[in-house]
Amino acid sequence: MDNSYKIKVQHVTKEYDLYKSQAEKLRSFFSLSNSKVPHFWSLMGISLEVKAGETLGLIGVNGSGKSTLSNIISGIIPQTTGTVEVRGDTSIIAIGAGLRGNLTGLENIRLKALMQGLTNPEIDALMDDIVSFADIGDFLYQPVKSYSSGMKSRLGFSIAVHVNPDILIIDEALSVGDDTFYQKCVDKISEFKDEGKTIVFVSHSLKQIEILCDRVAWIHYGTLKEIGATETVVKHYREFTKWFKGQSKKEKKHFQRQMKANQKAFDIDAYQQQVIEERQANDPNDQNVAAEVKKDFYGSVISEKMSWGNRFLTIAVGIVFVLACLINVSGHSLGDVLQNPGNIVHPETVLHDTNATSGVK
Ligand SMILES: Nc1ncnc2c1ncn2[C@@H]1O[C@H](COP(=O)(O)OP(=O)(O)OP(=O)(O)O)[C@@H](O)[C@H]1O
Repeated sequence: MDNSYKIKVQHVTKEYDLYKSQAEKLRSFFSLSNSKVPHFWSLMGISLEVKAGETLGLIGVNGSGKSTLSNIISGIIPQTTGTVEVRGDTSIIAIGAGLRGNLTGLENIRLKALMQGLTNPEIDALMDDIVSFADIGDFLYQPVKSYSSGMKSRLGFSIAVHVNPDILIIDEALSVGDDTFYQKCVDKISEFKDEGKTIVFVSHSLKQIEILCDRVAWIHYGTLKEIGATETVVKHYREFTKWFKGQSKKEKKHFQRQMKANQKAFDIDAYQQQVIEERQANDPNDQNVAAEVKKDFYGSVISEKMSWGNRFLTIAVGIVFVLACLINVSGHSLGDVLQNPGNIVHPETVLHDTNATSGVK
């Protein structure tokens, strides 16, 4: 087994249905076709590896798919196709993930640490360090929903680095703090690096990327544009942003519209076919390529969309439930309703024997 990587992402895509409203989502559930709902492919086939002990930076313009990818790696959201392999006895902590708004900072520390597998005595031993690193004062006793984004980031970062994960996913956590906190975080990340931990670091700050990352992946409107040495990829990305800034307002808009249009028009079947052809070209003797690629695409994915069978079953159960309620309310027996379905909307009339109730003979 190849032990050189800690994270391996293969053919990962992410599709979103762009419903205009909840009502449209509901309508599409009951309709036989959802082809009218526009789709958007946030990721269009990403394959990359993060080696054990390396810090991989993710860069790219706004909306390019960095957070989508880091959330998929963290297991926060599922991919639409592809495999995500996280190697070994590994725990991942994503800074922004898992803070519950209704719980206080203190409660969140305990919850996140418990979820990370720590025992209560272990958490008690760490509590002072986590609290002192986060440095958010009395806000610790307030619900997290009252925190500023900087405070959330401080708390999330502090918990993440103290529960000792093998892999740390840091998504834009350093962009919201002040300089002192930023330096504390950089020192902590450097400590992690020295301990040989694996880090995925998402940032718009090329300076931070240059300081912290061994390699960089440039995500560009849902595709992996380039991956390699930090210096090289950052240089190319700087050239791109310089070129983009040099465009007129109209040209910029046109470029962005074109990129988004590509993401809407992405054809997953064509992409799958392309992967099959590439593999066949590499290994012409392999007769099972199509089945292998299908397994790689869909084998480890739980579909977020309901199959027609399940949809039919859900609707049928719903109808049976409503009928059962109506029969119950109508007072008729099931046999009566089956013989005369109209009874269901005509409640049974109960005739009272007035003589019996009044006791008159
Ligand atoms: N739940 C969702 N429904 C529909 N589209 C979504 C959803 N989440 C993300 N997207 C879209 O996916 C694309 C990628 O978003 P993502 O947040 O991953 O980008 P990013 O590179 O992290 O951006 P930024 O640098 O601004 O944080 C964007 O176009 C975004 O609008």
